[in-house]
Formats: sequence, C-alpha cells, structure tokens
Amino acid sequence: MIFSTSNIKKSFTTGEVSEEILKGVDLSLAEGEITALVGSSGSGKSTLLTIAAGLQPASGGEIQFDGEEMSAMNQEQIRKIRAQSFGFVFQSAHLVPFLTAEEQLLLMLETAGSPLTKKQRREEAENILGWVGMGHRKTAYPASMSGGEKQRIAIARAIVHQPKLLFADEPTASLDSTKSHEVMELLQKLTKTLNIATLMVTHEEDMLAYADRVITMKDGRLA
Ligand SMILES: Nc1ncnc2c1ncn2[C@@H]1O[C@H](COP(=O)(O)OP(=O)(O)OP(=O)(O)O)[C@@H](O)[C@H]1O
Repeated sequence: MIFSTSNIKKSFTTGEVSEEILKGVDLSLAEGEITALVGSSGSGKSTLLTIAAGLQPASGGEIQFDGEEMSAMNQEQIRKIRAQSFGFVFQSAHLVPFLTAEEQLLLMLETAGSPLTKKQRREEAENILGWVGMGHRKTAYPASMSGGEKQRIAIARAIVHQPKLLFADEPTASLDSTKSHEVMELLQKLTKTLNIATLMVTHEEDMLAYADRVITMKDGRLA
C-alpha cells in the first residue's frame, strides 16, 4: 500500500464542548485503484480526506506515505509532499479565470517544482490536455468552457505533475449525468494508466461503479 492511516482521531472543540469526529480510522490506498468513501452527511468524510491530504493535522494516529511517516513531518515537509506527490479535484473546477487551459497546467508544474525544462513542460501540458480530450482547447479561457470541460481541465491540472495520490472530493457533484460518467471514465483511465492511488468522496451511487473499493463511513468510523 502506498498510503495508509492507522487509528486516526480528530476532535473539534467549540466553546467548552469537544466532539470526536474521527474515532480511530484505518484507511489504506493502493496504486491503480479508486477507493470511494461514502457515508451520510456529517459522518466525517471530508475531515478524513483533508487529514489524509495533510491539509489539517489529526488529533492522534499515524499516516504513512510511500514508506515515510507523514504524521511525524513538519509543515514544510508536508507542503512539499503535497505539491510534488498529491493531486486534488473538487466539486467545482476552481480554475484561474485569467489563465488559458495550457497555462493552468504550466502553473501547476511550476508549483510542484517540476524538474522539466520550459519546452518539456509545454510538451507535457499539451500531452495531458490531449489525454483528457481538451487538446483543441489549449488556448481557451475558463469563461468559454462548459462545466464538463472545466472539470476536464481541473483533472488535467491535478495530474500533470504525475502525483502518486489523487484526492477527489465530490468530483461530479456539479455535472449532469452524462458529463458525470465521462468524468468518472476519465478518472478511472488516469488512475489505471498512471498507477495513481485515488481517494474519492461521493454522494452519487451511480459513480460507485467506477470504484475498485467502496468504504462507508459511519459516526467517525469506517464500517
Ligand atoms: N473545523 C471544524 N470545526 C468544528 N467542527 C467541524 C470542523 N470541521 C468539521 N466539523 C464537524 O465535523 C463533522 C463531520 O464533518 P465532515 O465535513 O467531515 O462530514 P462529511 O461526511 O464530509 O459531510 P458531508 O457529506 O455533508 O460533506 C460535522 O459535524 C462538522 O460540523
């Protein structure tokens, strides 16, 4: 397993009341697999995803990534891993409005500290845009794209630096059924071809057909 958590706990304190949201979660993710995380609203899915992605600390437990103890790292080490080895897709694409499709990808390569030359980066961006079926729209701005196209660019941007883990939080929630299936087919293809470990939170039952594993969260625990 490229990624695993052991006994992850998370409590939030509001005023004098402390509530335990995650009550000891063991989650493992395998390369080339989509793991879907489902469960009722408030069960702790987003909290688990953001802790796994190093976006907020756990209150207890351990996180292992690629043979390293992530839970023992400082903020700067975690930031570096996140930039270089993790990719993110959200419900809405969050594209930068004043950048073209190609520039969105180039910015990500820069942020990830890509070792590629400028020319290689452009080639890589073009290559990935082709993969997601957006090669013909490389000079397009987000304002001229449909919702499905924007999400394709967001996915291209999430994987252009060849991450090992991909976190997808409700990636199809803003799309109609046809577009949702297209986006899931794309995520499945990329997960397999690039051997990425993908963790996806979803509320949509239809999308579970694309998952290799479905894990249900209930009251802060994995069922
Ligand atoms: N920063 C925070 N401070 C206090 N409580 C929080 C915080 N973040 C999350 N919670 C609480 O933790 C619980 C779980 O939230 P979380 O967003 O993880 O659930 P979820 O399963 O993703 O829900 P949904 O499906 O509605 O997105 C909720 O009761 C929420 O109010």
